[in-house]
Formats: sequence, structure tokens, C-alpha cells
Amino acid sequence: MSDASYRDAIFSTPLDRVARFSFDERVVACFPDMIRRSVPGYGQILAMLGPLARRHLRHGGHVYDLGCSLGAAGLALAGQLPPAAFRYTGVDLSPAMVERAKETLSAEHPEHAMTVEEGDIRHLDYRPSGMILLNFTLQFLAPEDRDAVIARLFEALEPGGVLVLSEKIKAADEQDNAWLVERYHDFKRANGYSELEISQKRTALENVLVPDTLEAHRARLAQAGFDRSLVWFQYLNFASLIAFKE
Ligand SMILES: C[S@@+](CC[C@H](N)C(=O)[O-])C[C@H]1O[C@@H](n2cnc3c(N)ncnc32)[C@H](O)[C@@H]1O
Ligand SMILES: O=C(O)C(=O)C[C@]1(C(=O)O)C=C[C@@H](O)C=C1
Repeated sequence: MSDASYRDAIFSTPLDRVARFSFDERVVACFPDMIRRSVPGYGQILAMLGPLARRHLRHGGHVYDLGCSLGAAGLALAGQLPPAAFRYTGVDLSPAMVERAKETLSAEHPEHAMTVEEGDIRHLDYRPSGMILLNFTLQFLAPEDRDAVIARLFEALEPGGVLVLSEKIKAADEQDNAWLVERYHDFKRANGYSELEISQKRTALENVLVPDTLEAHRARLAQAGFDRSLVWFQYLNFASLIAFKE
């Protein structure tokens, strides 16, 4: 199968200097395994995209998947909806991700209208869309860039459109946050990651993945113009929101 991947062992040996995390060739090669073992609820979130599209996307509408990585959301939609139901554009900044995503989508779903392009979601010339997915992508943008991107997505959405925003989050209360982070590390241990892997990955993600609180996300969505938003999924410090443009 074209999405077969290696087991993630990137942080398994001691590194003299832990480099900033980046979506390079090594990460691409093990990404399906990494994200499945590192993001609580990842599979459940993907499994709801088809049902959400059935409810909120008009037949044949356009879907953006921003920071699409290997196109997992596109694969999930194509597995659940017929080809005429939607058109899909995946966008990612990492050339290695884009190359693999293109291969996978065309090999597995040649009958679906799905394209993947290399681009920076901060500077994209957005076309009108009925559904926009940001599945664990906004967290990688510099905090000061986030408001403008969400505002542009609101503009790009057609009336009746929805934004699905999945993110690693932090709790406003320090004690609650510490508990969630510790249980998240337990989740990683249960999925086979060692103490060394957990701590080196944590270092690599410092100042690269900067989580917001759910309150900050909802305030940003409201500020951008979204009429309503709600958290439809949460598993430890990972959550998914849906925001509606009336
Ligand atoms: C955690 S991954 C997303 C996972 C993916 N959405 C999924 O469901 O499997 C984050 C992705 O965002 C991409 N990314 C980060 N900053 C970006 C930007 N400014 N523009 C486009 N893509 C970006 C990264 O290259 C990476 O592939
Ligand atoms: O491993 C972590 O600590 C994570 O936060 C998981 C996470 C993410 O949330 O995007 C971080 C980087 C990889 O893209 C895959 C998963």
C-alpha cells in the first residue's frame, strides 16, 4: 500500500543537539505511524470528516485541507463519499509531504477530483470553499500569524460553510494543564514511545508547536466573523472545533 510507512524512531537515540522539529524526508517516511501514535483521537477525527461533509457541504462542493501532510483527510473523505460529492485541494508547505500525498491520492482514489499543491497557507490566494480543514496545522504557525489566517479562511468560506479546526491545546489553568500533559505522556508511553523519545520530541517541538487554549481559539473564530463555534471532540490535550459561517 502506498501509505505504508516506517515505525517512528526519530528520537529514539540520544542526540547531542535536538534540532527544531521539521516536516522533512525522515518525518515523511514515518509520518502515518508518528501521527497515529502521537495524536490522541486522530483516527476518530478523520472518521467524522465524511459525516460532517455529508451534513455541511453541498453536493460537489470544494474542500480545502490546509497543511494536508500525506492527504489523510482526503483519503478519509474519498473512502466515505462518492466522487461527485466533493472536490478536494490539499495544501502543504513541505515538498516531501506534497510529493507523497499526490502519489497516494492518485493511486488510491483516481476517480476522485483531488489535487495537492505546495504552498504556504499564510499567503494563499484562496478560492471560495464550502469546507475548510485545518487538522493539526494552525499550531505550527507563529502565534502572531494565526488571526490573519483564520480571518482569510472566514472570507474564503461560502455562506453555510464550515471550518474544522483540530489542535493540540493547552488548559488555561496551570494545574489542569500539567495533568493533561502528564497523561498525554502516558498515552505516548502506552503507544510504545520511550522516555528519551518523549523528552527529545518535546524539546524539538519547543517554540515550533505552540498550543493555544480553547478559549483563545473560540475568541479568534468569533473575531474573524464566525457566527458559532463548538468543540465537538476532545481527547486529553487534543481537540477539534467546528465553526459555522451562516
Ligand atoms: C501535523 S501535520 C498535519 C497533519 C494532517 N493535516 C493530517 O491530518 O494528517 C502539520 C502540517 O502542516 C504543514 N504546515 C506547517 N506550516 C504550514 C504553512 N505555513 N503552510 C502550509 N502547510 C504548513 C506541515 O508541513 C505539516 O505537513
Ligand atoms: O508528539 C507530540 O508531542 C505532538 O504534539 C504530536 C504532533 C502534533 O500534534 O502535530 C507533533 C508533530 C507531528 O506532526 C505529529 C504529531
